[in-house]
Amino acid sequence: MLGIRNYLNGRLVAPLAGRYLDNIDPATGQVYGQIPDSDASDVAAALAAAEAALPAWRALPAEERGRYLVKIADLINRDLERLAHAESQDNGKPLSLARVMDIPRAASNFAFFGTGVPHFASEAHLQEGLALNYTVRHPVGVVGCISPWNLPLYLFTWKIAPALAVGCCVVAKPSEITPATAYYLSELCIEAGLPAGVLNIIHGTGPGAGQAIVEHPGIKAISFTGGTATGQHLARTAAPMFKKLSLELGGKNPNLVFADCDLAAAVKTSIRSSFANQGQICLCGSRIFVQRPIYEEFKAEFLRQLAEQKVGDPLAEGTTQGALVSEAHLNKVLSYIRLAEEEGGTLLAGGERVQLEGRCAQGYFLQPTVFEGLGPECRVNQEEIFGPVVTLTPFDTEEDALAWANSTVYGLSATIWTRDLDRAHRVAHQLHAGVVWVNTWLHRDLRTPFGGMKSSGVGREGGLEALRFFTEAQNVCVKL
Ligand SMILES: NC(=O)C1=CN([C@@H]2O[C@H](COP(=O)(O)OP(=O)(O)OC[C@H]3O[C@@H](n4cnc5c(N)ncnc54)[C@H](O)[C@@H]3O)[C@@H](O)[C@H]2O)C=CC1
Ligand SMILES: O=C(O)/C=C/C=C(\O)C(=O)O
Repeated sequence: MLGIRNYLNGRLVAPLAGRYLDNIDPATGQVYGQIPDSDASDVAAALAAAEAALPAWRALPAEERGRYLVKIADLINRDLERLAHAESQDNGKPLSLARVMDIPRAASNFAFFGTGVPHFASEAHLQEGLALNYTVRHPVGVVGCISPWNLPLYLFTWKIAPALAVGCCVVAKPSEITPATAYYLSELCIEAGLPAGVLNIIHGTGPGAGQAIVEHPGIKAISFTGGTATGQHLARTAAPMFKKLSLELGGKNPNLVFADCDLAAAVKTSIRSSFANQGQICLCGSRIFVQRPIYEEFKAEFLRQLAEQKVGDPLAEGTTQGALVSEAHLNKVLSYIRLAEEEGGTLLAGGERVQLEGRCAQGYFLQPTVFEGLGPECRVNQEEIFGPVVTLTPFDTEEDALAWANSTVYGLSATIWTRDLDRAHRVAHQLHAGVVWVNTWLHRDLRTPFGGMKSSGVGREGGLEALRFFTEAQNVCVKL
């Protein structure tokens, strides 16, 4: 049994109240570990440790803080295989995906901000003969980082790394559904010699440990990724305390396929953007709009390639679709499949839970699912399902495609498939989406601003945006 402990003031410790939660392997449905069910007392202890560590950490030269981060990145890379295995077991994702995506990206997050922070320069504004203004960016203090279960170490480190880089100390909480790699990260931070209290990782539920982080007046900023409803709740709690908030929330992303596109590339990537990580990435393109002249051809090839997807044991070679993260989530996704049928959709593929044999007989597996015949306004095309379920819809004009693409409350990402560069720019600029990909998907450059419009979030992460978020800008005006 994996016995997870909190990382508090540089040590691995039991939760103060001694309460634990079960950790379940979604591929087997079996409990395989225990995680601390921490509460406000653990958060208060973490806050005290972080506040004590803050003066020395923020006083270090950026290069020195960066060296700690690069060391942690090296250790993640060293342990790639162990971490990938842990991520796959905790989340249900294919081991092959965790190996090439989750864990390498977690290492890149630390390396990127560790090597980047020395280049984070202040601005100066000279008013000739009158005054020199310069900007100092102070770390905001102790911050909270709260992350979800879909890309556990990838998103946890995406928040922690920039916060540490600029000199903040951190109280962080990974999802209680996928805590394992965050626990291994605490071991690596100890091995890297990260000073005690600089990073504290408190495990527990959202309403328990998570809420305590958000409510604590000592936490000056919160970076959160998760569901939109949770984000709204966080904002309501934190706003009266004027905390800085960065919220990366849900998506219902359109995938616009124009008739002049490279069809082979569009289909191949659309399979990935629909079903990667069992569709449990906020950037997945769950609404596929295809221009009518190529609709039937796209559909036939999409369904042919879909049939090659292999739902199976996440640890097995050749598996492309692992388990959904939990039984509750599987049931939520299944309820949307039933809803799609009630709303009059035609099931083109999938739609059923998959019963595997052997060690995965009790796992939470689902066939990748495709519907057509659902209007853009129906609930299945409006609400975030966050699973391997997509709809196909034909369109005639660019105007229709844009109107339907923009018709949800979300505005996270969008993908455009076209060979017409004018159209690509024109459509991209009219999409209500924080990230637009043209002829590609999930192509990431960590320097770019990342985040959503409308109900998909507040603020941007990535590059300088993240470094700015975790700092307080101060203007100093010197009379000349
Ligand atoms: N946009 C995204 O990346 C994600 C979206 N979701 C969506 O949200 C739905 C619900 O999934 P959940 O696992 O329940 O996500 P969630 O939004 O509840 O969980 C995300 C994180 O927030 C924490 N949390 C929950 N309540 C909190 C509170 N009151 N205060 C502080 N922290 C809190 C959780 O413990 C977890 O660490 C999913 O079905 C999916 O549609 C879920 C995960 C990621
Ligand atoms: O930063 C990225 O590359 C991906 C981010 C993905 C999410 O925020 C998500 O799926 O929740």
